[in-house]
Amino acid sequence: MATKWENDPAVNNFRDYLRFPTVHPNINYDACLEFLKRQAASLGLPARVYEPAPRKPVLVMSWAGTEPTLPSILLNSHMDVVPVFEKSWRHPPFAAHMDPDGTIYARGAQDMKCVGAQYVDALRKLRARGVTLKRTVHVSFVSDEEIDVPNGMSEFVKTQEFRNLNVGFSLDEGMASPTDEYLVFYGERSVWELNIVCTGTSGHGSLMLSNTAGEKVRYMIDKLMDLRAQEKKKLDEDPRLTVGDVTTVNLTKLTGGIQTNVVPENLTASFDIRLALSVDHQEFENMLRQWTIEAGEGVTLVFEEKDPHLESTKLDSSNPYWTAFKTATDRLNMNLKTVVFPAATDSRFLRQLGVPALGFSPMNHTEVQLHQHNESLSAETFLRGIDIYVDVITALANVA
Ligand SMILES: N[C@@H](Cc1ccccc1)C(=O)O
Ligand SMILES: CCCCCC(=O)O
Ligand SMILES: [Zn+2]
Ligand SMILES: [Zn+2]
Repeated sequence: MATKWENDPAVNNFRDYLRFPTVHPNINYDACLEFLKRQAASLGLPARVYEPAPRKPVLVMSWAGTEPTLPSILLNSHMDVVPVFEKSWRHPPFAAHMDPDGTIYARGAQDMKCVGAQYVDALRKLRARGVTLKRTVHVSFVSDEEIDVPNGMSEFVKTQEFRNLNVGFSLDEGMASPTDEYLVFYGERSVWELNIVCTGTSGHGSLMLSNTAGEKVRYMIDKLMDLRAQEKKKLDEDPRLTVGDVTTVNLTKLTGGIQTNVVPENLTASFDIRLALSVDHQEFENMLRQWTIEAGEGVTLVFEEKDPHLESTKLDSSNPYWTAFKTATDRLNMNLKTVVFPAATDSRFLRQLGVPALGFSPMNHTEVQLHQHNESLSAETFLRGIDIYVDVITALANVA
């Protein structure tokens, strides 16, 4: 039975976008990029595809402003989505099935193909009205956000092509909210993806050898997990705190060893550490290094990612983009909740350059389902989000 959204062009664009299986691992973005080029063409906008690193494409659609020398507005989203456990889905995760009540089921429905599609159809509405905007608006679609750096954005921000965009402010993903409030992320914790490599004496598993990798990795794991317990205690004991306010440590990989009766020459424990904004990075690193000395010789820290301390985006009158954003959402009677985001998004690469960035996905009264089975979004919420972006983008692009 057709729903009232069955023939809505914006909903159909969204569902078409969801059907491209840009799912890890080993994503081929080609067909998705062709779709986005067609979207740009339908807006009458130029689209350029950059490849800041092999197989890490970035597509940028650009709408020149009337004052093109002003710093531009970047509307970013990632094209990639996390893997699925197909058997646990009530509809195929890349079919973009829509229920009679308008619920659209697909991987990426919330994280974050909705946002990329909403940007496009917000611009479509603005251009159809003959609107002109002061500042140039770039709509970027990046790759591999969901996997460890290097990813599309981390490499793109290093290029001259990115610098040529002259970005003054950026919007990227936020998260759904089950309440009436819309979440707005103004900061993120620093990502430290850490491998602790412990080397030691190798030999027969029946002996009591000294200086083994096992004793050292145990020491390091104990120290990191004791730290985790302290931070968890802080969180559990203070109801005002959210997980984004403390430092989280998770043991995520244990690797090494070749055979159960052979004492290995190395063992590695990998940790996903997210440093709270209040942490002094030098002191934290000194503490880690002190622990490696206490654990014994041959213990090294190998960072897959080690973000610097990130300046949060100012939420006061010193930031005219925030004033514009808040004025637009106030006018729409939107109830905002500003938070430090517990996870990481590509906004971190803009903030590292000193570019103010907000994480915002216009989904309230929506259960948080990112990375979960049966990820979904209602057509009504999707369409409402387009109208929110129409006002927000206008306000941002007309900041004097
Ligand atoms: N969104 C991802 C980004 C990321 C991927 C891989 C490593 C670190 C960060 C996260 O917060 O986890
Ligand atoms: C909504 C943001 C989630 C964290 C970044 C990601 O998983 O893409
Ligand atoms: Zn994600
Ligand atoms: Zn995401």
